Order: sequence, then structure tokens, then C-alpha cells
Amino acid sequence: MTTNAPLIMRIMALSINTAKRAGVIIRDVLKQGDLGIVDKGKNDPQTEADRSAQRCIIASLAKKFPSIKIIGEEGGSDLNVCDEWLVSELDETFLRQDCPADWRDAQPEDFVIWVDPLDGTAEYTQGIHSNNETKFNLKTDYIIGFVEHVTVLIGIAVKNSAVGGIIHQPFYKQSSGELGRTIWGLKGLGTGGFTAVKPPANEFIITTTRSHSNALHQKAVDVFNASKVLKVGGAGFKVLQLLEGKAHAYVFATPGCKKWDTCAPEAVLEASGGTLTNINGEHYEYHENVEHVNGRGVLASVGNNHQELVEKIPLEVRQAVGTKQT
Ligand SMILES: Nc1ncnc2c1ncn2[C@@H]1O[C@H](COP(=O)(O)O)[C@@H](O)[C@H]1OP(=O)(O)O
Ligand SMILES: [Mg+2]
Ligand SMILES: [Mg+2]
Ligand SMILES: [Mg+2]
Repeated sequence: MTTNAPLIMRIMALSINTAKRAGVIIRDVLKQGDLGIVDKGKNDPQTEADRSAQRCIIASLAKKFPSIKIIGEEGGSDLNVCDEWLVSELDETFLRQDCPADWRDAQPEDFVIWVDPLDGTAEYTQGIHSNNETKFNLKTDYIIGFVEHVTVLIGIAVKNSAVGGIIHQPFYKQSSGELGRTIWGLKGLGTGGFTAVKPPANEFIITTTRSHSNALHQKAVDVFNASKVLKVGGAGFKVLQLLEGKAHAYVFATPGCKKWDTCAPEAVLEASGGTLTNINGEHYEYHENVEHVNGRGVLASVGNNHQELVEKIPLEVRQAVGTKQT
């Protein structure tokens, strides 16, 4: 069965297990304590966990699918990894499902896999560990910090469009006490790993950045006159909030996030009936030569009024997003 399944199903099934393995690496680096932080730019940290998780993910995917283009946030990685980081088993439960007809015949050259090994790095570096070095207990202490916002994102694009995605949340605490959960979505098939909840009908809640705001972005958030504005880290975590009914819209009216931030969240959200576009309501492209920066920000929503939300943001604000002054 494993070998006969259409390529996209096998890519999704390996990505599910690879994202989980990356999540273990991310927890281990935090537990061990030396984050190895490097500044890639303003408000743009990278840690040992970003680097190691990317090596694990790309080495595993590249070994199984050598002719598929894979683009990771942390650039070219050394793919010579230890055996424990090489994931080769596919998620059999996922594979048992039928492949949507639209993707059944997709060929290796049709795919680009966009990898964000650790989304929410700023929040990861503000986890509780550094404040509580001697008494740190991952199972109980992490909730005080922001590490819940951290996700591993593997996005699967077919011919330009975000089609499939994995969002793994390494610090999510299950009711059993176990850490981590893995959410997937494939357009035409649906989603798994969580229970979709509709946001409250009598409110309008926005989820937005806590670490990359500016005056223009604030202007776009303000026009909605939201009943609540949640400021959280990571594109993956904000989309989880939409999927779980904690917010109605995700507003990010500034450039800064990239294709690896939005490919998986867009696919999962849209497989669940929502919409993720730039601030003008246009979908991003995900082919291998596309500009990495999402220059016109992000607007995502769960209802069927996405275009209305776009039009609420004054045209001059939308036009200013992505110009030099922002
Ligand atoms: N100005 C920026 N520079 C680098 N990365 C950014 C920037 N703005 C957003 N991002 C990426 O998009 C994610 C969501 O942004 P925010 O939390 O501000 O809403 C961030 O966690 C970060 O991903 P990453 O943590 O993978 O580097
Ligand atoms: Mg980063
Ligand atoms: Mg990211
Ligand atoms: Mg990242």
C-alpha cells in the first residue's frame, strides 16, 4: 500500500512523521538549555533548534524524494545527519485515505516543499527555561513562557498553490499529559489532528503579531474595531487559533513573513474551509522561483466574508503595505 499510494499522499505521510521528529529535537534543545542564538537580522533570531530541526526534516524528505524541490527557512543545510534524525516511516493512518482526484497524478516536478523548521523562534527564545535553569520541568513549566506558540511547518505546493500542510505543535499539552500534537490538511481531503470549532458569533476577535508590529499594521488592525485582539507568535499558531475558534481573522499588514511561514498554514486552513491571502485578498504563489518574502502581508479568516474583511482595510493602507516606508 505504502509504495502504491499517489506521490502527494506519501509526501504528506512522511512529512507528518518528520514534523513530529523535529518537534522532539526542538524540545530536547530547550531541555538541554544552550539555545545557540544567532541574529539573522532585526527581530529575526535563529537557534540550534531551528538549524537541527531543518536538517532532520530536509534530510529525511530529500532521501525519500530526491527529485523534489525543498526550500527551508534556514538555507542550505548539511544533510549528512545521524540515523536517529532520518525519518523513513510513513504515517499509515494518513495513507489509508483516498487521494483527491486533483492531485493523484501530480509528478515530482510539480511539487515544491516549503519548510519552516521552527515557526515562532522569538517566542521559543523567551521560553521559561532560561529563567528557571535549575528547576525546569518541561511538562509543567513551559506553559508560563511562550513556547506553546512554536510550530513546525511543512507546506506542500503543487503547481504554484499551497495544497497540503503539516502544523506540528511540540509544546501542546494533551489531556493525557503527553506533549505535542500534529495537525494536517490536504485540499479536497480535509484536515486531521484537531477538532474544528467555530468562533463566537457575537464577537470579532483578531489574532496578530506580538513581535513584528508597526504603525501601519496597527492602523489595519484598528479599522476592524475588534472585540478582542490576541497578540501571539508564529503564523502556524495564529492559524491554529482560527481553526479552533479562538479568533475570526489573522491580520498581518506588514511584510516580514515568508513562503515557508504561510504555505502549510494556508493549505490546512483552506482544507478546513477558511481563506489565507495577502492583505489585498490575493493568494500567494509557491513555485520554486517565487520571491520568499510575503510582501503584501497576510489576511486569513474562517468565515465566508473574506472579501468583506479585505475591503474594510482602507485602500491607501493596503497599498502602503510592502512599499519602502513600511
Ligand atoms: N520581520 C520579520 N523577520 C523575520 N521573520 C519574520 C518577520 N515577521 C514575521 N516573521 C516570521 O513570521 C512568523 C510570524 O510572525 P509574527 O509572530 O510576528 O506574527 C514569525 O514567527 C517569523 O517566523 P520564524 O519564527 O519562523 O522566523
Ligand atoms: Mg526565523
Ligand atoms: Mg516562521
Ligand atoms: Mg522559522
